[in-house]
Amino acid sequence: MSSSPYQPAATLLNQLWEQSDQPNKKRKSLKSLVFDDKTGQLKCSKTTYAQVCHVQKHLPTLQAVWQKHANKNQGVTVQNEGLLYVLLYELLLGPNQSIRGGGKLKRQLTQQESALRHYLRQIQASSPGEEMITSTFDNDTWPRYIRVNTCQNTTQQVVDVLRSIKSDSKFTLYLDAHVPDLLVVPPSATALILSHTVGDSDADKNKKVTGQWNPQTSIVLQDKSSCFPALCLISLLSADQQIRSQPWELMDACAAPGNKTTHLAALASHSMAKSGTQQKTCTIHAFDRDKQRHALLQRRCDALVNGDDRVIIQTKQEDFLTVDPEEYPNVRGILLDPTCSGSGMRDNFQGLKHSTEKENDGEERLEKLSYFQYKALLHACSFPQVEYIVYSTCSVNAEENENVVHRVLAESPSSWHVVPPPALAHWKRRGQASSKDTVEKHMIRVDPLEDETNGFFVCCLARSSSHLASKQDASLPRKAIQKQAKALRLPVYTLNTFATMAKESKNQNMEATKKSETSKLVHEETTKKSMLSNSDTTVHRKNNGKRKITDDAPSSQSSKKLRDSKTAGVKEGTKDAATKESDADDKHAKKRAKRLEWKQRQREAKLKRLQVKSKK
Ligand SMILES: C[S@@+](CC[C@H](N)C(=O)[O-])C[C@H]1O[C@@H](n2cnc3c(N)ncnc32)[C@H](O)[C@@H]1O
Repeated sequence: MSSSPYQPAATLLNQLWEQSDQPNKKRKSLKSLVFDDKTGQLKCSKTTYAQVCHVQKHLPTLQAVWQKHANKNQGVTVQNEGLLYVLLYELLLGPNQSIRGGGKLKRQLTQQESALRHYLRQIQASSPGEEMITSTFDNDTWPRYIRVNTCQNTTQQVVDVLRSIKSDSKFTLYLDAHVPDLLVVPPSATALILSHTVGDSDADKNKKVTGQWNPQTSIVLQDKSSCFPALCLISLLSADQQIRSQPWELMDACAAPGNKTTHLAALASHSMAKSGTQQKTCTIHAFDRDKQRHALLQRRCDALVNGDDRVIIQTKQEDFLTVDPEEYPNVRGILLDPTCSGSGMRDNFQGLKHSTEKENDGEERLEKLSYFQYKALLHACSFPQVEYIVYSTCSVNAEENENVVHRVLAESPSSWHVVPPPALAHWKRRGQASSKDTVEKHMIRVDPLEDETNGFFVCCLARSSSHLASKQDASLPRKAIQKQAKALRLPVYTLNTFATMAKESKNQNMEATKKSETSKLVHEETTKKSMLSNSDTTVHRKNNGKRKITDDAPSSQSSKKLRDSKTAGVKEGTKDAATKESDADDKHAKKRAKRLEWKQRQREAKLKRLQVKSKK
């Protein structure tokens, strides 16, 4: 067993990767490997977790570097792949660009450091203007979204904590342009935030940070589009004058693991608080038919919402299709986020785009899924007092989205309508339709390639559309976000900010590398030039003031020897430089060698001419 300080991270990575060799086993995510299921606490050290996250993030680049190295060094094998990539990361990309501790692998890598760095530069230069190769498409520059759990703390308190982490590690913090209380950070910041405890950062030590910060309950790492359904449902209920003033009873039909249930709770609680009525509460019935997922839902609701007495969540392990609507006569709003193909999720989306096999395989599954979705939506429409239903999927297939809604509208006994969600009046991308003036203009679509969040679909249905203005004012939700941003002193995130920042910093790095390489070259040449001219010829100024040039190696034989050795020296020197750069075919080094040889010949020719002249 290796005693490397990087071994815990290596073991975790090996565990994670070994799962791909066991396709029949249920795969565990990194989070489920490092966080305790029950307590939600980190099972390894923060440093180990951060190391694993960094390696995962840069894995494709590190793999490309190692591949190049392996191609040059046939037969090089490494047993402990996890350790290899942790050490490679630390050496080439880590904050100190060095490996701590000892060990055989460390020695091997540090001996090859210049060659490995050369491969890294080649890989980075092969995609100018683009981020380094990343594990998913543009994954490296996609923003990460942090939803403040307003049941436990205010957004200001969380922003204060994140600011204190930020002042140590210099990442930028934004407010999302569409979802209130949703913060946006660069991808590199999430591991840092999740592992932060108050008192960790220098800023914490100097300034008292308010609030009960606990990364497991103060925030939820929830993708932006997945925040849309709860936001839409609450905005519809709040905009309805009849419902607004009453206690709310809501339902989350397919709730586990509970991201949308807990978001619904946070928004409902906020709305209750705003209404000013002390007695007003919100009850949420949350169902999931899967036993394990239901247990997780229960745990998360306990951890995230308990303590907020404006909301009560009642979870049940039950099949929503068998829930009797008559048993829930007071439910006014339903959030339905059923199982779907997940084709909008960034990884799946990329996979589907490149695999016709998967598409064919998926046809039958898609049919089954859309039938279940249709059944579930139709069932939701049958609850007697329900006024609003928000239907959502993280799929980009019309079969699971617009088509399901149309099928239900055609068969639903009451007069259900598609209505626009007030909270997303400023969201541009709408449902897919053949003509502009159809109900699809009220449906929300999210494009995973364009919107920097997972592909998604949301459709809001209302039993009666009479009290809803068909044309909504997009400036209202926009103004609300601007107001919150101003109060928190945060900029509002605009699309592609991180991608642009990454491009700029990469271009700057490339520029700096180019400059330093050019100055290194100039320095090498100047040194060689002066060495050569010092040993070849000496220029004397005699007392009589006449300029006389003498050869310090007069015999033609020894002169030839010297010349040979000098040429060899030049070649040797050039070869040294090339080895320094790498063992690879370094074009620049070859050019430089040729140039130096040519200069050497010119110098010798000149010397001969001068000797002849001086003899005369
Ligand atoms: C897309 S996930 C829901 C994600 C959840 N809304 C969230 O934001 O965390 C779909 C869930 O529906 C559950 N489910 C599937 N069929 C169901 C049914 N007939 N009744 C209740 N739950 C069901 C699955 O177990 C799964 O947990």
